[in-house]
Amino acid sequence: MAAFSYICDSVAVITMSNPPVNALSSALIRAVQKAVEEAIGDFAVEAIVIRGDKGKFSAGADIREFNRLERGPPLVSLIDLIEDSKKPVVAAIEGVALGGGLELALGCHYRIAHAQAYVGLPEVLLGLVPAAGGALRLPRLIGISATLSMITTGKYVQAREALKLGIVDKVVGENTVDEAIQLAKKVIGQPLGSRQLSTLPVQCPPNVEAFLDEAMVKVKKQFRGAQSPLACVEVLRAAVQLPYLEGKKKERELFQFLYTTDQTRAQQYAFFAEREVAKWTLPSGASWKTASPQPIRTAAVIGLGTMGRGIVISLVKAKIPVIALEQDKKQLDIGSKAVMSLLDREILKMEQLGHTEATNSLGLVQFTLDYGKLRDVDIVIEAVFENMALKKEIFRHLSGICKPEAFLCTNTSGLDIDEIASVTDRPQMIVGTHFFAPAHIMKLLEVVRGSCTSSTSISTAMQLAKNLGKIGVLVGNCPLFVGNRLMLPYIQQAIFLVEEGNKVEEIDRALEGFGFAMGPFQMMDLAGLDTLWRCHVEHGLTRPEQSTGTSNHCCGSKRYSPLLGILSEKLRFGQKSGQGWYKYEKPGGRKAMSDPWLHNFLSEYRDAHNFKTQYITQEEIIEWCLYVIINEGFKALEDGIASGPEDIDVIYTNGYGWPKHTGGPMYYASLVGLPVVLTKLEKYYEANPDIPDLKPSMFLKKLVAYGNLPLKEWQFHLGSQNCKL
Ligand SMILES: CC/C=C\CC(=O)SCCNC(=O)CCNC(=O)[C@H](O)C(C)(C)COP(=O)(O)OP(=O)(O)OC[C@H]1O[C@@H](n2cnc3c(N)ncnc32)[C@H](O)[C@@H]1OP(=O)(O)O
Repeated sequence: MAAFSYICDSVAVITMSNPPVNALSSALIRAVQKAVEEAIGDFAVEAIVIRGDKGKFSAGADIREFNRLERGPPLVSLIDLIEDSKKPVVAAIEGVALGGGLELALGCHYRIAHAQAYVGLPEVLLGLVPAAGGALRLPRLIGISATLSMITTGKYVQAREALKLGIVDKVVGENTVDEAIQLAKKVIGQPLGSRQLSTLPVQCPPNVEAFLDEAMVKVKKQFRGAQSPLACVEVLRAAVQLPYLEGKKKERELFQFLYTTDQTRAQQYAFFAEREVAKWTLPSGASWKTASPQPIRTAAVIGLGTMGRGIVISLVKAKIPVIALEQDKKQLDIGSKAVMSLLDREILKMEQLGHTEATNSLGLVQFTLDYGKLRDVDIVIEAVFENMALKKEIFRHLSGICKPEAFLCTNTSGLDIDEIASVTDRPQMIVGTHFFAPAHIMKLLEVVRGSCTSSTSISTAMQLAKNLGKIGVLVGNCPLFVGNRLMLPYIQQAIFLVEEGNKVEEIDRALEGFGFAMGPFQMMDLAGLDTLWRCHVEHGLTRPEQSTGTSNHCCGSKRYSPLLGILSEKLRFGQKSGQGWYKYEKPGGRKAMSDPWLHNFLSEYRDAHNFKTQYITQEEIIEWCLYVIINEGFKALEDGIASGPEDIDVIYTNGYGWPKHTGGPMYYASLVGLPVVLTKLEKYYEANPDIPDLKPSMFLKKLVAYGNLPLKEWQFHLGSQNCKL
């Protein structure tokens, strides 16, 4: 780890080096500070360039140091030293300048970026605010509005957009450091006043206070329950209202407050969990190191429904040519039109970000009815609707057509991979690739391993996830896999609560208050009640003959609700039909409105079936609905279907809208305390022995018997004997 320098024509070049991303650890900050002081004091030096080693400027503060007690020299004083330098300092930004990395670059007098580089202040994604002057200098450079959008979302901005916004002075296609040296030489001796951002006035829109008030309301709604986006608005208010030095104090105060919260710890956990799950290992020891992913140069997608369309766009965005296949001309026409319109929108977005080559994507997709065209593709992703017989017919067919090296993937949301593999000539090359809708936007990909799936197939699917910009999480093959397996008890529990007299709107409000983007009933309306019902039928989770609602609400000894089926039969499919658990302004409408018809219907339904009314509080709604997810999570760990709690958390925070500021269901359980979760489940199960989802998992009981163990230690007690990956 070093910040070393060389002098090139009176310009000192300081290189920050801390592999792999030049995170600003205490040691690196100290080293850069020393190098800058030396350069400032050296008569032979007239200007300074700061760059990062190995093509990356810096990914910001070293997050691994956040939880350590010893704290190094503050980044703030290094940045102030740079800004106060009488010799011009130029940042040569390659790769990334994020968080403290961008703040350091903002302390420099000039910034040059490579075209492929991106910059951002993602502290909010770690539950923090920028606290090394970033939230004070950036609005002085690009204005309050653009800064607000960057710091409340933590979004990364590509170099060309950064140039448009005014964050960087120049974008170059190559030789970034040489260009920075040339610029540094050119500006030697020029006044630096206008380049010292902390001395400039903040660029405000008219009526800035009202603008910030409105921003606060919007942010509260958008990031339900998360503290750091609100603190970002507060820090901007300080930038507007206070002189720079006082603003700095406020920035520090807000940072220090957030630094001690559970939310920041949860978000840091989520950050590392996402990286951990990407390093998959099989019980055999196979991993990236031993199983090389095979190149995917061409792909095919079968089925152009909602999922298929999104998968095609994902592949095209990753520059992989795709053949999209449908079963008949009518479906092909509908599907191809939908894909092209989605693609047009994506291209427009990319062009706005300066990607002039984006239109070339149009040539990457080809539509066909002819299976013969799939002969030479490297991978096929089947995305037809959830029906085992249909999927088996397709895979049997593919087996006879595709080249022997082709991987055959199914986008099932929970059907048996082994059964699908059994009809093919290559069970070792069959993988479950469970995308989440909309597939070109959602980050999660569940990669499902069947009992015959080879490590090379896993490695290839996990690499594909990376290439598509997604997080691949490896899971075992069981009904509904991990994500939907945990979702099912959640949905059922929410419906049971409605049967007991609680309002759909109240349940949604409670879970949105917890931080979900939408509650379970709005989520069901979005997914389609008919789709969910079909999925229940396909997985043998229903008693269709009793879906008219005349049953006694039991399936064997288990409680069972026919409501999903009844509403589907009444053509209340959700958003798409304009009515479901809510009503909408029109079919396809998105604004959910309370529906008096539903309230009357439910009241008659409760009377007809003698449901006892049991109103519960918002806190209890959260417990009833979330503890069944957590309990099922422990059961999935016990069954060896998920490798560890991190995998479940990454699936939930990236695929199911679980709020990242609580870390995910398993992390949240550890935060609440396992003994508390167990006691509540025992109490609820005792009162409802016909709901087996409430019966505490053996693994949860085992962990509680050892005391309130931190999540990192759970794995040790799980052992590896059960692992089904
Ligand atoms: C006063 C406080 C001042 C400032 C506050 C801050 O700066 S907070 C930090 C803000 N920065 C970030 O949030 C950046 C987070 N990192 C990323 O977005 C990505 O890692 C990045 C840099 C875009 C690289 O992505 P890539 O997909 O190429 O690699 P990967 O994410 O797998 O990361 C590689 C390894 O680097 C580790 N790492 C990344 N960033 C940091 C960091 N800031 N501190 C410490 N370590 C970091 C990451 O964990 C990976 O490690 P590995 O052991 O290989 O899993």
